[in-house]
Amino acid sequence: MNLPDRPPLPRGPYLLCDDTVRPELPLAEKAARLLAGGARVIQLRMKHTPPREALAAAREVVAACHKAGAVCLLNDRVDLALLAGADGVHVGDEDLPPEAARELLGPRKVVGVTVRNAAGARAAKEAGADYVGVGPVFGTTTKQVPAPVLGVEGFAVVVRDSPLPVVGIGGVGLANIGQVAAAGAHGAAVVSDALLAEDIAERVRRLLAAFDSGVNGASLVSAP
Ligand SMILES: Cc1ncc(COP(=O)(O)OP(=O)(O)O)c(N)n1
Ligand SMILES: Cc1nc(C(=O)O)sc1CCOP(=O)(O)O
Ligand SMILES: [Mg+2]
Repeated sequence: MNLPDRPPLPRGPYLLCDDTVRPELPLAEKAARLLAGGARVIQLRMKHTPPREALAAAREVVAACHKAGAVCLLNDRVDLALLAGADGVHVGDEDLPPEAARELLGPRKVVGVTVRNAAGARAAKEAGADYVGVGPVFGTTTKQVPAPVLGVEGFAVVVRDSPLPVVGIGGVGLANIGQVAAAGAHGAAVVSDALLAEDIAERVRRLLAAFDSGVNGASLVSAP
C-alpha cells in the first residue's frame, strides 16, 4: 500500500466521522471520541454541513487526527482537503473523477475511489487511486446505495481480484468486521455501528480488536 510519495493507509477499521449520523453531536466531538478509541483512519463525511462550517470542521478534525497520529481523509471535498491539510480524499461516481483529485492533490496525498467490482478497481488504479472502497458488503440503512449487496463471499472475490487495497463498506460492525478482515480486506469502513454506540470510544476499541482477530481467519476465497 505504501506507494512512493504517499502516506500509508493503516490497515484495519476505517471510521467515518459523518454528519448524517447523530447530527446533534458536533463533528469535532465525534472525531475526538473515535480517536479516543484508537481510530487510525478517519474519513470526514459532510453531506449537510454548510461550506464555512465544513471548512472549520475539516481544519479541526484534521488537526485532531494528526495530533493523535491518525490519517484523515475528506469525503468528496478536494477543496476542503487542500485547505485543511488532510491526508487525502475519497471520491465516488457523484464526485470529481479520481484523475482530477490526483491532479489537484499531487502524489503525496491519498486518493480513494468507490467501486463495485474488480473491473472498477482496475480502472481506479489506472486513474491513480491508492485504494478502493467496495460495497455494500452487507445491508445498510445509512445510505441509499445504488448497487446490490455483495455479501462477504462476493466481497472476498473482489478483494482477491483487486489490484489495489480494498476497504469494505456497508453494514460493517462488531458482529461482522472479522469476516471482512478474513476476506483479506485492507480496511473496514464503519459509520453507524460506531457513531450510534453509547460509548463510541469503547466500540472503536472493540472494532480494532475484532478486525485483528479476523485477520488470522481462514481466507474465504481460494486463489484464482
Ligand atoms: C471507504 C469508503 N468507501 C465508499 C464510500 C462511498 O463514497 P461515495 O460513493 O462517494 O458516496 P458518499 O460517501 O459520497 O455518499 C465512502 N464514503 N468511503
Ligand atoms: C457511505 C456509504 N457508502 C456505501 C457504499 O456502498 O458505497 S455504504 C455507506 C454507508 C455505510 O454506513 P454503515 O457503516 O452505517 O452501514
Ligand atoms: Mg462521494
